[in-house]
Amino acid sequence: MDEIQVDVAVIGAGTAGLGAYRGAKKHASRVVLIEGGPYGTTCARVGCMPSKLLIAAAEAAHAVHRAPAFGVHPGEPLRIDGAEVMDRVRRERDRFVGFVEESVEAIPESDRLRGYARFVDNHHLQVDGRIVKAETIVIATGSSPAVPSMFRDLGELLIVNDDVFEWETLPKAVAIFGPGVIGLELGQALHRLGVRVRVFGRGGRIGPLTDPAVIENCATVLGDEFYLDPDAPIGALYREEDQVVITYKHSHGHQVTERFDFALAATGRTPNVRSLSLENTDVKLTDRGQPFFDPFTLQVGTSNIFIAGDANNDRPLLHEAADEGRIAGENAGRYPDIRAGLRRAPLGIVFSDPQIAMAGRSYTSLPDGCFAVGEVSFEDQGRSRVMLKNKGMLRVYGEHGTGVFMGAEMFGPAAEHIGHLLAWAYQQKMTIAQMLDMPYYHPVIEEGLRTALRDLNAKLHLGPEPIEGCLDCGPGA
Ligand SMILES: Cc1cc2nc3c(=O)[nH]c(=O)nc-3n(C[C@H](O)[C@H](O)[C@H](O)COP(=O)(O)OP(=O)(O)OC[C@H]3O[C@@H](n4cnc5c(N)ncnc54)[C@H](O)[C@@H]3O)c2cc1C
Ligand SMILES: NC(=O)c1ccc[n+]([C@@H]2O[C@H](COP(=O)([O-])OP(=O)(O)OC[C@H]3O[C@@H](n4cnc5c(N)ncnc54)[C@H](O)[C@@H]3O)[C@@H](O)[C@H]2O)c1
Repeated sequence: MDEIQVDVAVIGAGTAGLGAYRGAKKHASRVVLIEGGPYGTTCARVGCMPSKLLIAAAEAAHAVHRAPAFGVHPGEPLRIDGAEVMDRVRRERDRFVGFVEESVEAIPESDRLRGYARFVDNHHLQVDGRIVKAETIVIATGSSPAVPSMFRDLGELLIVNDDVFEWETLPKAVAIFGPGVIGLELGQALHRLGVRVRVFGRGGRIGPLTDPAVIENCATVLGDEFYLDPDAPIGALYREEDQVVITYKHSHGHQVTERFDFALAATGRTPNVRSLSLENTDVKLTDRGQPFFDPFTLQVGTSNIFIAGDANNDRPLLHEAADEGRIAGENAGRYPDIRAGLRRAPLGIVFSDPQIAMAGRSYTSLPDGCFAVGEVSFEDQGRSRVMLKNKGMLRVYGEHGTGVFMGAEMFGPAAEHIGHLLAWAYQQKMTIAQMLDMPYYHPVIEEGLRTALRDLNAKLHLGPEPIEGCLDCGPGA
C-alpha cells in the first residue's frame, strides 16, 4: 500500500478543515488536506448560504403581503414562480460554492488528497488504498442530518436540508419535523413562498431558545403565522403512493389527517466521527463515541489528535468552525507546543422573522439565584411599530452584586444586530451600567434594548425603576 508521510493531516476540507490547513501551514511544511466528498463546504453548498437565499425570496413575498397594512396596494395578485425562486437559490448558491472551490484549487495539488479517511492508529490513516503517516491529525469532518428511524419507510419522500436546495421548483406541501434552527428557517420561508407547511416538534423546544418566556412568545407569534406545534402528538406517518400521510392531534384538540409531498427531517445533526474508526487510537471516547477534547486548544485528551468544527459537536456554527479550525491547525503544526486560542463570546442567530438571537450565557445555563432578568416587549416599541415589526421580546440577564451582563435571549426585530451588540458587551465583560452609558439613537430598535437594560438594573437594585411611558428619550423608546 502507498504510504505518504506528512507533519499534519487534516481530515475534511470544510470551513474548519480549510482553517486548520492554513493554520498548520504556518508552522509545518508537509500538510495534507483529505476530502472524501465534494469540495465547497456545508455552509456554501447546503447550509448557511442556500438557506439564506431561500429566506430572502420569502422576505420579498412577505413584504408584498404586508404592503397593504401601510396603505400600499401592489397592483396584481402576488404570483410566486417556484421555478424562478429555486433557480436563483441554486445559481447564487453555485456562485458561493465556486468561490470556495477556487480557494481549494489554490492549495497545491500535492497537499490535497481525495478519499474518506479512517484511523489505523494514532499516527496512521487509511485513505482508500493509501496510508498517510502523520505526526499530528486534525479531525474536521463536520456533521450530517440525524434522521430518526420513524421516517425509514418513506423512501425518497423523506428529505433533509440538502435536498431542498436541489429542488427545481417548489412543492405544494411539506411536513417539517423539528422546530430547531433549520426547521424554523426553512419552514417559515416555505410557508411565505406559498407551500403548505406544518412544523412538528418533540418535547417543546423551539430553535436554540432556553428561556421559557421567550419560547412561549416565539411559539405564539410564529404559530399565528403557520402551523407549529413544538410537542406534536403524531399518530400515524406512512407513505401512500407518492404522498406522505400524517395523522396528528391538532393543537386545537381534534385529530387531523393530511397529505404532503415530502417529510423534511430537521431533527438535529450528528457529528461525522463514527466512521473514523477512532477505536483504533488510544483516545478516550464518550458513550456516544465522541472524543473528549479541550475547547481552548482543540486537543483530544493529551494525544496528537485535534478536533474542530461540527465534528466536535460543541458550537456547531460557521464562525466557530473557522476559529476552531485555525486553533486546531496551528496547534497541530506547532505540536507538542500547544496554546489556547481565542474563544469568542457565544453568539447564535436564527434567520426566522422575527429573528432569534442568543448572546453570552443561555438562561438555563445560569446558576440559580445569582442573577436577575430584565425584559422588553417589542409590541409597543416605537421603531418596531413604525416598521410593523412590533413582535417579540428580549430578556437580558445580569449578575447580582457586580451588575455584570451575563447573557440574553431574544426573539424580535433586528435580532441579528442586537445579538452582536450583546455578544460584544459580554466579551468585554461590561456591566449593565456601562452598557447603559453607551449612546442610543432615536428612533431605533436598540432603544428597546435600553429599556430591557434599565429594567434589569432596577431588578439588580443598581438603578431606579424605569418610568412607564417616559418621554425623555422620545416617543416609543
Ligand atoms: C441548513 C443549514 C443552515 C445553516 N446555517 C447557518 C448559519 O446561518 N450560520 C451559521 O453560523 N451556521 C449555519 N449552519 C452551520 C454551519 O454550516 C456549520 O457549522 C459549518 O458549516 C461546519 O463546518 P465544518 O467545517 O465543521 O464542516 P463541513 O463544512 O461539513 O466540512 C466537513 C468536511 O469533511 C468531509 N469529510 C467527512 N468525513 C470525512 C472523512 N472520513 N474523510 C475525509 N473527508 C471527510 C465532508 O465531506 C466535508 O466536506 C447551517 C447548517 C445547515 C445544515
Ligand atoms: N442560523 C444558524 O446559525 C443555523 C441555521 C441552521 C442550522 N444551524 C446549525 O445546524 C444545527 C442543526 O440544526 P437542526 O435544526 O437540525 O437541529 P436543532 O438541534 O437546532 O433542532 C432539532 C429539533 O428537532 C426536534 N426533534 C428531534 N427529534 C424529533 C422528532 N422525532 N420529531 C420532531 N421533532 C424532533 C428537537 O426537539 C429540536 O427542536 C444547529 O444546531 C445549528 O448549529 C445554524
